[in-house]
Amino acid sequence: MSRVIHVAVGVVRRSDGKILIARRPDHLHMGGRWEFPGGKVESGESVQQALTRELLEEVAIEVDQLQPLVEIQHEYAEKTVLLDTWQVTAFSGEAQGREGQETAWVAVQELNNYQFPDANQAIIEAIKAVEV
Ligand SMILES: Nc1nc2c([nH]c(=O)n2[C@H]2C[C@H](O)[C@@H](COP(=O)(O)OP(=O)(O)OP(=O)(O)O)O2)c(=O)[nH]1
Ligand SMILES: [Mg+2]
Repeated sequence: MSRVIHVAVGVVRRSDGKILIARRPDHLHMGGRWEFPGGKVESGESVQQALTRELLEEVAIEVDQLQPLVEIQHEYAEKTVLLDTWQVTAFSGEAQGREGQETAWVAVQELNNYQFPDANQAIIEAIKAVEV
């Protein structure tokens, strides 16, 4: 029916095991909920390029190394997204919400205390399943 929106999503893991999350601005789709930073893949871009660009733009993280984690396709009432999710295994920079978003570093076991978009439950399961 409708086209699928390809979204590059980053699971940034710090050396202490905590993961970076950010709160989506209120005016956006799923506004107010927490997310793993990322955004839409633009035409002509690879998903890795998109993720590298989005993490720098949104949270000032410079990606050095990526590896694929999971792909989740989810139909919201408004749109269908493909969350192409990657682990950021090496990075530099201090995370900050460059678009005014709140950010937090959260232990894997505590991710369930935050409200994410519905599609993210499958990402959280994949994070828990990964050997660190
Ligand atoms: N980045 C991100 N998007 C998510 C997550 N979970 C989830 O359902 N989404 C959805 C919400 C949006 O519909 C879509 C991502 O779009 P976005 O708003 O981040 O895209 P973008 O950064 O390119 O934003 P814009 O330039 O279009 O404003 O994917 C998540 O964990 N991270
Ligand atoms: Mg985004």
